[in-house]
Amino acid sequence: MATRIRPSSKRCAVIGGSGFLGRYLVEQLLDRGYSVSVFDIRQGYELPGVTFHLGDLCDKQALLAALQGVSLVFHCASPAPSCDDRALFHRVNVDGTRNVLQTCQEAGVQKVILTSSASVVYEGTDIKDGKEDLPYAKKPIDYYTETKIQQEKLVLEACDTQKGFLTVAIRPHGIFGPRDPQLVPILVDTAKRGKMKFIIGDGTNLVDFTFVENVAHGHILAAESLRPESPICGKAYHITNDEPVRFWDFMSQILVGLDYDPPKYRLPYRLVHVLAMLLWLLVLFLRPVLQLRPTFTPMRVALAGTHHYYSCTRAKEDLGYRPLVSLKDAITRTVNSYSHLRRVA
Ligand SMILES: NC(=O)C1=CN([C@@H]2O[C@H](COP(=O)(O)OP(=O)(O)OC[C@H]3O[C@@H](n4cnc5c(N)ncnc54)[C@H](OP(=O)(O)O)[C@@H]3O)[C@@H](O)[C@H]2O)C=CC1
Ligand SMILES: CC(C)CCC[C@@H](C)[C@H]1CC[C@H]2C3=C(CC[C@]12C)[C@@]1(C)CCC(=O)C[C@@H]1CC3
Repeated sequence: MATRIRPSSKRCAVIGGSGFLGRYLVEQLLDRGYSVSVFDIRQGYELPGVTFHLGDLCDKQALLAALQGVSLVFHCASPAPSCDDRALFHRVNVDGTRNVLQTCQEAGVQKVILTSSASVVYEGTDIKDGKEDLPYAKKPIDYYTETKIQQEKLVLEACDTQKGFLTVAIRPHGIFGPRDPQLVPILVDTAKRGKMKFIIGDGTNLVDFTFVENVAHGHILAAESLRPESPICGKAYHITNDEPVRFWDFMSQILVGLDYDPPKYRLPYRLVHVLAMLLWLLVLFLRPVLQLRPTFTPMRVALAGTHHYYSCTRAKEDLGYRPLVSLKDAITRTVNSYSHLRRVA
């Protein structure tokens, strides 16, 4: 019979710890004196004090081995939102998360912190100062969001204070910062191809973009506040920069910071959305013979042309959360870190 190592409160595991957010989480946890195991399908970096366990989170035996002696688990693994593979999203985000929960219980883990997403309530229409009690989206904008909803429900429903198995979900929005493989690289690539000339809509829609260090900080506060008697058990928390910004101002600041021209011509939101839908139908129709990846997907157009910002009052009150880095400083640090993507004259 296998012996179980007794969990220690300062020993934690980060599932998805090789990724963008995961690595910041690992770095902050080390700074706070935790010993950290990373479980991921790839090893993204090397860091003294971090043990890597490579495997798929759907694989129970691989995960069980990585969770020995661990009392606290952060689950921030997911296929990339842009991958558009329904079966993969379902396998990893839904079935895989069910496996994570069962394996954590078997391994004696006491706390699970899920990285969910504020998008679980977003249906492609305006959300202004959205609170956590908004209903889940009935028509999620993509497979990614559909499975993030199911994932969050599984994790929050698994919370059982009687059994000492405690869960909480963090819902960040629009994470950005140095080393992000998504937002800035996609933006710069779009600009290089001459496609960042247009503002979709009237340019006044407000959106949350959240600096990655603030998101990691929110996760750690949640982990440290999670106790059987605490009000946070089984709840979801928005973590944002608490400074909603005009979507197109944010994009322009990044572009100008990297010496690209900001978008200046306006296009009506409805028109662009309909065109993006038609293009998407064409992509689906041609998929058996041709793999096309349009830049302006209906999902991106909706995110670029509607308000979507969220209240983080609950996190402030229950977790004592305050953003560590202001939006202004976050943008400066991000732009400076992408000097390799700067426009060459
Ligand atoms: N980025 C954003 O703006 C937002 C992100 N989120 C959530 O934050 C979390 C982290 O996102 P982010 O850091 O941007 O994503 P990343 O893709 O950078 O990190 C996710 C990590 O998980 C790994 N992974 C994927 N599938 C598996 C699997 N089956 N088993 C083990 N590891 C796996 C990935 O490997 P590989 O790279 O090889 O796929 C990657 O290393 C996600 O849950 C995402 O849904 C929420 C709101 C906004
Ligand atoms: C081509 C341009 C119109 C837009 C380029 C920037 C976009 C790549 C990003 C703007 C908002 C971002 C965002 C996400 C991914 C990157 C953007 C679409 C998420 C979908 C990532 C996963 C989430 O959970 C929600 C995010 C919302 C905002």
